Order: sequence, then C-alpha cells, then structure tokens
Amino acid sequence: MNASPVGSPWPEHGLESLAWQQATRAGTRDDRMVRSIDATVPPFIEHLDYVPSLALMSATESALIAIAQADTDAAGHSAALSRFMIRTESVASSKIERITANAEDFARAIAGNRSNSSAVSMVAASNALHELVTTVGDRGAFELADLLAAHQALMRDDPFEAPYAGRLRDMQNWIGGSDYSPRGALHIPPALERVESLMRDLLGYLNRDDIPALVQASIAHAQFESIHPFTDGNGRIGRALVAASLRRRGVTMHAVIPLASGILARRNDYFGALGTYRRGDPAPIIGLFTRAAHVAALESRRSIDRIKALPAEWVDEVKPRRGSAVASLLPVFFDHPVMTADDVERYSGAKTVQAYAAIGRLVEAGVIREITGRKRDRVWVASDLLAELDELDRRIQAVM
Ligand SMILES: Nc1ncnc2c1ncn2[C@@H]1O[C@H](COP(=O)(O)OP(=O)(O)OP(=O)(O)O)[C@@H](O)[C@H]1O
Repeated sequence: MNASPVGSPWPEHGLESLAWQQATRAGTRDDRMVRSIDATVPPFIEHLDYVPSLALMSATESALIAIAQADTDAAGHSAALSRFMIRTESVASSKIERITANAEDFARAIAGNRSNSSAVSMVAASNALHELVTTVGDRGAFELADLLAAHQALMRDDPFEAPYAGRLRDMQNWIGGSDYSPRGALHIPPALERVESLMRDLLGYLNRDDIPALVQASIAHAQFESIHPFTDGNGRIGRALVAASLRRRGVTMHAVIPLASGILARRNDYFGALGTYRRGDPAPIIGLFTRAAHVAALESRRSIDRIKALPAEWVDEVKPRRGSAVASLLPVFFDHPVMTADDVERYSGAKTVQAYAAIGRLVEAGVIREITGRKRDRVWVASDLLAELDELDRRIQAVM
C-alpha cells in the first residue's frame, strides 16, 4: 500500500473554455459581448486521500471529542434538543446567504405564518437539514435522491425557485460578478454535462469509511460548492451535507452541531477557503470547519445544560398542581416551544377551556408568551428556549 505524504497534494481544479451566449437580453453591453467562459473542471475525488498535517489532524480529533460529548449531552432529551440544534444551525446557515429574520418571525413561520419570506425560508432550511440528516443517518449511506429530496424541501415553496426544486441544474451558473453573465465571476462551476458524474463521484467519496470524519465532511463540502449542482440553495444544502456526513459516520447520533454559526462569523475566510480548495489545498477549509465545529460543540454543551434545567425551573416558577392542565402543558412546551392553539390541544390532550386557562397561567408566569398580537390564530412560544436560540448563535460567533 502506498502511504500518502502528509499534506499530500490535492489536485488543482482545471478550467475549460466554453462558448457562451446570453439567453435573454439583459445587463450591459459588456454582458452581451461575452462569447466564451472559463468553466471549472473539478477533479474526481472518490478514490483520493488527503493526509493533513499532524497539527490539523490533532485539531480535528479534539473537535470530534467535543462534538461527541455534546451529542451525548443531548441524548435522552432528543426531541426538544435536536429540534433546538437543527434550528440554530439552519438559521445561521441561512444568514450566511444573507437570509435573516428575528427569532419571533422565525417562530411565527414555524407555526405556519407565511408573512415573512426569509423566516419561511429558514423553516424550509430546517426541514431540509432534518430530512437529510435522518435519511442518511438511518440508511448509513448517501444517495443522490437524498440531496434532491433535501433540495425539494428547501425550495418547493420558494416563489422563484420552486420549478427547480429537487432537480440538478439545467443551466450554467456562476458565483459573483455580473448578475447577467459570468463576466467577472469569482467561480464558474463545471459545465452542465459534467454535473451528474461529478455528483456520483462525490457520493462515492462521502460513502467511504476510511477517511477521518471532519476531513471527509469538509472536503466533500468544498467539492460540492465547486460543483454547485443546483440553481439555488447550494450553500445551505452543502452545509446540511456536513451535518449528514457526521451523522452517517456516527460522530453524532442525536444532535446537529451548529457549525454554520462559526462559519458565519468568518464568512470571508470561508469563501476564501473554498477558493483555496479549488487551487489544490484543502487545509484551510478543514481547519475552518474543525474550529467552527469545536466551538459550536463546546457552546452547545452550555446551551444543552441550560435547556435541560428549564423544566424544573418552570415548575418552580409556576408551581402547578399535580395532574392539572398546567402541569401537563409544561413538558409539552419543552418539546414544542412554538405552538398554535390547535397544537396545544393536540399535544396536551386538554379540552379548549382548560387549555386556555393553563396557557393564561403560563403567560402570567412569563414561561411562555404570545407573539402574533392577534385575537385569532395565536402562537405561543417558550420564551427561554427561543432566547437560547439567539444566545447560542451569538456565543459561537463571539468565540470564533
Ligand atoms: N468563491 C467561491 N467559490 C466556491 N464556492 C463559493 C464561493 N463563494 C461562495 N461559495 C459557496 O456558494 C454558496 C452560495 O452560493 P450561491 O451564491 O450560488 O447561492 P445559492 O446557490 O443560492 O446557495 P444558497 O441559496 O444556499 O445561498 C456559499 O454559501 C458558499 O458555500
């Protein structure tokens, strides 16, 4: 067996010149004058090995230990905590794409309110992430269909992108530069005909078990962004792929580590590292994802501790009678921190009158609050849980 040298060279992406013709007249004369583009030709990586330096290897090992500890902490309270962490991750992942909404808008969108499109898109990102992580984790392998299904979940309700939801792109795309042609683009992904074979190759790489887990997830992410297989949503699906890869390798079993918060704090370095990967050096992207995962894991443990303590704190504050509607509603709000009146009835089994009385008690005690300000279609949130969502994101970003 040939030993790979440390920091072993990784193939640089190639370029090929493709004829270009603008499909519809738009942009400036310069856009219309573009006749050829230099599209990237990523290498096939399924059978390649990259051996990081000892320092980087050791950093990935420390990060994995922290992730596994956070995952163990999340065990047992899976429903509440896994939901919480998936939400933290997908909110931050959306913010990397400049899709932002505050926690209350996000909560209203979780409850089905569609008035804030960014918040609706964040909920779609949570669903896509959850779907990809659980499918790949349960099966123990990635299939192309999983990525298409995640993309479908992310984009199906998007007013512009819905027709492309769940499909590989059928047109040339580019990153940066003009909106109307690849003029001045930072990265021109591969030609259309190359996308499917490159994706099959990437899935082969992702399904290997003989690569250090964080090295595999980081390289796979960078390769995915090089391919840019979708018209839109490549950033968010590419980051969901990292969480799914860690689940498939058994690094996490219960939780999703919100590493997008760390990446968000270092957005420019992140984009730079994707460029460095194309030039044949995976070390910066592995280093950044390792750092983000490590910080996210440590800070998640603090959040998990806080969240686990909440049910007892709530009981202390509210002092519900045993067997009362209030007593039965508290754990329901722990598992489902955002609820409509229908949800309250469904999950608590309380009859409407009792349910509303119990809600009144919890609002009075400050455990939950109503966030629509309306008389109908009201939505209640567990305030502490919602606040912790922002808090975790803020702490991870501060430490990065
Ligand atoms: N210079 C670059 N080279 C390669 N990939 C990059 C570069 N800059 C950004 N990216 C990746 O592209 C993603 C964004 O892609 P793009 O701007 O095409 O948006 P998108 O495909 O709509 O994805 P999303 O909707 O999730 O943002 C970034 O999150 C990052 O992962």
